[in-house]
Amino acid sequence: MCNCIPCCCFLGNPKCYSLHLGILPFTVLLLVFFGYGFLSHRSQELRDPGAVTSVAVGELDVWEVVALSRMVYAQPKVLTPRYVVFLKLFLETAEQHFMVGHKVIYYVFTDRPAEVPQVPLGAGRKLAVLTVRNYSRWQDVSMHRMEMISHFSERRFLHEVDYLVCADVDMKFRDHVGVEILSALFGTLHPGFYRSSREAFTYERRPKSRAYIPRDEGDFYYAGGFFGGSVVEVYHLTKACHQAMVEDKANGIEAVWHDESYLNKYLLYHKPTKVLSPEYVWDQKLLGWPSVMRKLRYVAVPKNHQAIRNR
Ligand SMILES: CC(=O)N[C@H]1[C@@H](OP(=O)(O)OP(=O)(O)OC[C@H]2O[C@@H](n3ccc(=O)[nH]c3=O)[C@H](O)[C@@H]2O)O[C@H](CO)[C@H](O)[C@@H]1O
Ligand SMILES: [Mn+2]
Repeated sequence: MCNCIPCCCFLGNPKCYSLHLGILPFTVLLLVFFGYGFLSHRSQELRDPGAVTSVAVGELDVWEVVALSRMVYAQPKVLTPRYVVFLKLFLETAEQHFMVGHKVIYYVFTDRPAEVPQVPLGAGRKLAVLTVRNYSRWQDVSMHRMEMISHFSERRFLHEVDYLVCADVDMKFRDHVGVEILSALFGTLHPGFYRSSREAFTYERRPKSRAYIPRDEGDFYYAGGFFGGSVVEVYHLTKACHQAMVEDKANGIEAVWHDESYLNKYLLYHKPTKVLSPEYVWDQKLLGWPSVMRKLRYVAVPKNHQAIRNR
């Protein structure tokens, strides 16, 4: 599998107004819903690897759905989703809504640099393509974003920008996302769980995993697809998450929601200084537009799995 493009937005602080956005190899998954309705859908969209396009999920409880999801994952991956197709819209809409008026660098992580589209950028904004290796499993692509971000933070981002905003690439901006999100360390409420009790959060529940969170702990369920903060804070976060993944792998376990599970574990014990509402990670196709949401700012782009895979 190749052709990944998770995005990270790396943003400069209000002082120097430089902002950056990067994209990792492969994207992160992002789906959001309520109760098991959300999970059911999530299991369908799940990891579009391969030939599976939909799975009928009836009246199952959360854990049954998770189990089903794993069965879906286990099916042969015949085709390869090519997340680079999401990049153009991501960049175009970021130019319209993301940190407008500020300096921004879009860091795009990809194994296919030649396919990065030419998108006109405003004054003070630029794109940097960072070529990275690919992984055959989509889960590895998503998870290794943590490693890539920590790696480049240490060698490059720390010297170039003040803030990093890390984002999935299969999304678009549809309303204002500006400096109001900036803080030393911020996370975003996952749209599928912002009204759920902590017991219902899909944290990793197996004690053997480094992402384990007991049922009587937890503040929020954070989305894997939009987090950030100062470069040094994001460096610590991504490095810790990557190390936890490496340890889990050595112990033969992988957290249930991959990088998102490790992110949630980290943010439980390293409290974010700002928590964004689900306006900053939404999926209108799945969740509609509840009146409590004033604006939908950063939203999922419906995936045509078949088209992506056959490209
Ligand atoms: C919005 C949101 O909270 N999304 C999270 C959710 O994923 P999603 O279901 O949104 O997963 P996804 O398919 O978007 O994959 C995650 C990201 O990895 C990259 N990618 C992935 C596969 C691939 O073949 N090529 C590629 O480039 C790409 O940037 C993509 O956006 O759960 C994932 C872990 O399970 C990650 O935590 C995602 O951040
Ligand atoms: Mn996604």
